[in-house]
Amino acid sequence: MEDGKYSKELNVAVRVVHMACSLCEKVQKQLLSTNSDQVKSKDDDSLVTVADWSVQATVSWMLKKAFGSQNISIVAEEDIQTLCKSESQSLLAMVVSAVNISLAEAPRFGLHGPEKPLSASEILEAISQCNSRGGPLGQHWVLDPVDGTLGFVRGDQYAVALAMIENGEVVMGVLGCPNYSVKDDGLNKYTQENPVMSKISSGEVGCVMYTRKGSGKAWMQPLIHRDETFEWPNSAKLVQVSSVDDPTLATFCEPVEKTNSNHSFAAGVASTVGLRNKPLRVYSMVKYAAIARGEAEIYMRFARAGYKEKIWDHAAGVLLVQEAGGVVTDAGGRPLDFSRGIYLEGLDRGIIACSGIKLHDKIIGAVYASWESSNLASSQKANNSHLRIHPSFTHTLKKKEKKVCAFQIPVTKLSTRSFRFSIISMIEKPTNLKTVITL
Ligand SMILES: Nc1ncnc2c1ncn2[C@@H]1O[C@H](COP(=O)(O)OS(=O)(=O)O)[C@@H](OP(=O)(O)O)[C@H]1O
Ligand SMILES: [Mg+2]
Repeated sequence: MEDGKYSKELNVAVRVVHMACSLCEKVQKQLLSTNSDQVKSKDDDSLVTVADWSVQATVSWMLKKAFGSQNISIVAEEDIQTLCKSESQSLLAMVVSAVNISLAEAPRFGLHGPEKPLSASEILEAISQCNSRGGPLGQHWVLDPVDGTLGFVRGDQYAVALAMIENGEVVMGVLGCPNYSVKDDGLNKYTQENPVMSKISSGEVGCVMYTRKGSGKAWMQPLIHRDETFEWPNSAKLVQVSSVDDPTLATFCEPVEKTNSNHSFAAGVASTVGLRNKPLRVYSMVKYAAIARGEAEIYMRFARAGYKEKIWDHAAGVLLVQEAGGVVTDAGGRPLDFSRGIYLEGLDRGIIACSGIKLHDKIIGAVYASWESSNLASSQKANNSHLRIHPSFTHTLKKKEKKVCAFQIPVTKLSTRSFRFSIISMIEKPTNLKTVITL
């Protein structure tokens, strides 16, 4: 894994994510034991903690140290707005302390930290330097310092996610999962009765997973603890997606919060496909990790209408699943587009990650079959006035009639309701080609 393109970047990124996980573990422990003032609401009411800013500052500083501050572009979730408010002085002091403790540990991870502790303004600068907007050209690091902040503050699953996008494609992904044990069945705390993972007992070792595009390999290392020193390859093991393709045996994951994904729509899709197991509700990108490690087969995510998924919430996890043998697309069956700035622009309805193509086809088919009758469809129509055509139908069109390659028909072009329904039924039974063409 160390040979070839991006080998230095990957090596540094893995070590930096290990450092960040160590930082997070300390902050989470403190947070849970003292209930201190380490959590804040951002202006959009989402949560942010000392760990989010501290990890962002640490990763930013370490990447700039390793690769030079001139040509490095980092897209990351946090800014310094809340941290700079006059009432945030004690918060800033906590961040400064956490960052300097973490940077002082760099040699334990085989990296070089600063010669002396960083000042508050240097730390604020490191955070705010991660203000790139990404885009279709060049290399961009993409960081979610603490993904699943809710899981983090609840003592549950969370992830540190670092990826690299080059010319619009994710080429490298590193995912630290401090509460996801390297042991097989690392999510075994879940039960059918209690789908949300209970607090992880101390002493369990989390993992860092990593991959490089085109390698066909995804790796997992245990976190190191206390005074241990990180030695590459740090007991790295290959991981692979599950070989289960029978829906009755498959397990699907989804976000814990209904506000982040429509549970009832996913339940409808699950039932159409014949999934029997209850959903595994897991905070953060650990859901992608579970698919890549073969501990679940399907991840479905259907955000509410109008919500735009951010690249840092998916880049590292998507590549891990793909390189471990799985398939990830939007709910229309198309690849996710990481080339258009901080959002996954053009995302069709949701995100589907599967261990294999058979399950993926079934899920996508069930999404199409269930969509028009769901609440999600009516609420999203206001935002996206396009009828969608099932990919297999598009394929049929292309094969039988080379001149026709329409993927979507604008609703505005359809004069009556009956027209709409006639197209939908064609989508499900793509046999009568002529009728569609003459529409
Ligand atoms: N409305 C809405 N819909 C969909 N997604 C949203 C929404 N609001 C926020 N977010 C983003 O979701 C990230 C957390 O996703 P999870 O899969 O961890 O969700 S959950 O906590 O398990 O419910 C979360 O990431 P973090 O902020 O890093 O925790 C957000 O980026
Ligand atoms: Mg996130």
